[in-house]
Order: sequence, then C-alpha cells, then structure tokens
Amino acid sequence: MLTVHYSLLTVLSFPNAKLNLGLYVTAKRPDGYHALETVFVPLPWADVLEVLPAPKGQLASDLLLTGRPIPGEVATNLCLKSYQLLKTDFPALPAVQMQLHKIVPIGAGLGGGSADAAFALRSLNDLFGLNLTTEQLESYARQLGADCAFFIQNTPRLALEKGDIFEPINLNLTGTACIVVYPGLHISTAQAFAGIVPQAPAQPLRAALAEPMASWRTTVFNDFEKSLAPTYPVLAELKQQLYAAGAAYASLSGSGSAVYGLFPGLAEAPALAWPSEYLVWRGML
Ligand SMILES: C[C@@](CO)(OP(=O)(O)O)[C@H](O)COP(=O)(O)OP(=O)(O)OC[C@H]1O[C@@H](n2ccc(N)nc2=O)[C@H](O)[C@@H]1O
Ligand SMILES: Nc1ncnc2c1ncn2[C@@H]1O[C@H](COP(=O)(O)OP(=O)(O)O)[C@@H](O)[C@H]1O
Repeated sequence: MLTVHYSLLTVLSFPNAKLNLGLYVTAKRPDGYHALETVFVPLPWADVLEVLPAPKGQLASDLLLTGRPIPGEVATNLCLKSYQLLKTDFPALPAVQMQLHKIVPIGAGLGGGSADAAFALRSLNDLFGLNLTTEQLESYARQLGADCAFFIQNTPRLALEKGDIFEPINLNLTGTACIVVYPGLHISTAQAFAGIVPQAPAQPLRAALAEPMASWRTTVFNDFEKSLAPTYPVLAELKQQLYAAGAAYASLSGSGSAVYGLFPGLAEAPALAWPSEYLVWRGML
C-alpha cells in the first residue's frame, strides 16, 4: 500500500493575472460599490504560490514573501485572508506554511492580489480535501475582493454586478500575441472610481466583442481611461504606442495603470523599447 507522509504534501500553483476587455461602470450600487460590465480574460503573467501543512508544533499559519515587495503587513496579505476565511468555517483546518513569490505588478489593474487569494482557496481545498464545489469556492472568493471570484474558474467570462456575477461568453483569444506595459503608477481602485459618472454603454459589450477585433478600437471602451487621462497622460501615450506598433486593439486594464495591446495573427508580439523602470510582459494569451 502506498503511504504518503502528511507533511510531504504540498500544492504548488501559478496565480495568473487578468485583462479587462471593455469595462463599463454602469451604476452606483446601494452598498457603495459600482455595477460593472466587463469581460475578464486570463493573462499568463503569474506569481508562484506554495501551500503546505505547517511543520509539527507550529500552531499559527505563516506566509513567506519573496519577489516584488507587497505593501502592507504580511497578516493583511490576501493569501492569509483566504486561509482565515476557510478556518472560520472549518475550525479543524491545520495551520499552513505558504510561500508566495510575487511577480505580477501590484495595483496595476491586473488582479494579481485577487488571483493569489483565489488560488490559495483552491490550494487549501485540494490540500485538505475539503470537497468545496466551484460555486462554494466562488462564494468564499467574493468575500475577499470584487474580481477574486473570476480566478476560481479562470476562463474568459462576462462579469456583471460588482464584477463577481458571471455569464459565459464565446471568445477565444488563446494564441493571441500580447504586450502588457505597466508604467509604475500605482492607481488606487477606490480613487479611480471616484472620478467616474456611471452610465450604460452605447452598445452592450457582448455585442461589440462579437464583431471582429479590428472594430473594437471604436466600440469597446474602458471607462477609467477617460477619467484618469487628465492626471495620467502617459496612459493614452502607451495606448498610442501600441497601436503604432500594429496592435489590433489596445486598452487600459481594470482601473490601471497597466495598458495592453493585442496582436492577432503574429507569431510573437513586437519587441518594443520601453523606459527601464517600466514592467513589461510579452507573450501569447
Ligand atoms: C474594478 C476592477 C475591474 O477589473 O478594477 P481592477 O482591480 O481590475 O483595477 C475590479 O473589479 C476591482 O476588483 P478588486 O480590486 O477585487 O476590488 P475590491 O478590492 O473589492 O474593491 C476595491 C475598491 O474598489 C471599489 N469598487 C470595486 C469594485 C466594484 N465593482 N465597485 C467599486 O466601487 C470600491 O471602492 C472598493 O473599496
Ligand atoms: N498577495 C497579494 N498580492 C498583491 N497585492 C496584495 C496581496 N495581498 C494583499 N494585497 C493588496 O492588494 C492591493 C493590490 O491588489 P492587486 O490585485 O495587485 O491590484 P489591482 O486590484 O489593481 O489589480 C494592494 O493594496 C496590496 O497591498
């Protein structure tokens, strides 16, 4: 009979970022949040997360952080918040040792923190055989951040309400060459919302995305672009540079400040020169 020593079990995962294809802030909700209409698409720019049971005798869960520095106390990190959330419903959950190697830029509109939280939930579910369903995992994820639930299924989806209610969408960008440029501006999501007057889009996002990508430039918008433009002119400049390099579509992701360009039909995205302080991802979706 095969026996595996408990403490040798570990779950290694690669929490990936996301892009927003179109982002409309359609209404202010009674709970203070905003209703959105957006499509989330997984972006293979990823962190590395390891979750394993804590060594014998260690009663409190711990998180070791390496890579890009994450602002805030370790205790407030979304990976540990995921653990605490499950612990309230599963008091017998053993303490864990986590290690997060942070690669995805923080506060970039790429959802990196939410991805870590969702992958931590999934890892804990696998490690301890909690048998939580996808719906249950999404419900936990919703409590950790508005876009966190997307990363449970992690497939392209139309997101509504707070960005946590999903509808399927027939959109396959797999194999599309892409560049993501983060100019190093940390834009607070809450602050970005403050500059927006909610309204419904001229054309529903689903209908606009059903047309060829060449048309998206004039039909698919991110509402944050207009409101952030006066303060951050670099965002429009980046978009312009991506179009000049041949992108079929370019946009701000989320509430910024990462800007991306899509180059369908190319075997690889063009290698462009960027200021050395920018963080750039270039690859295939
Ligand atoms: C708005 C989006 C669009 O993709 O921005 P990015 O984070 O990607 O830039 C996301 O859904 C954000 O998701 P997430 O970053 O998890 O949001 P949360 O931590 O829950 O909320 C941060 C703050 O943003 C505002 N907020 C967020 C989502 C929403 N639908 N309405 C809001 O008004 C609230 O002020 C909230 O306090
Ligand atoms: N594991 C984590 N990775 C990144 N940010 C985290 C993490 N845990 C908590 N945070 C906090 O979340 C905020 C940024 O979240 P992030 O998802 O990177 O940005 P955005 O919402 O713009 O996509 C920061 O204030 C950061 O301190």
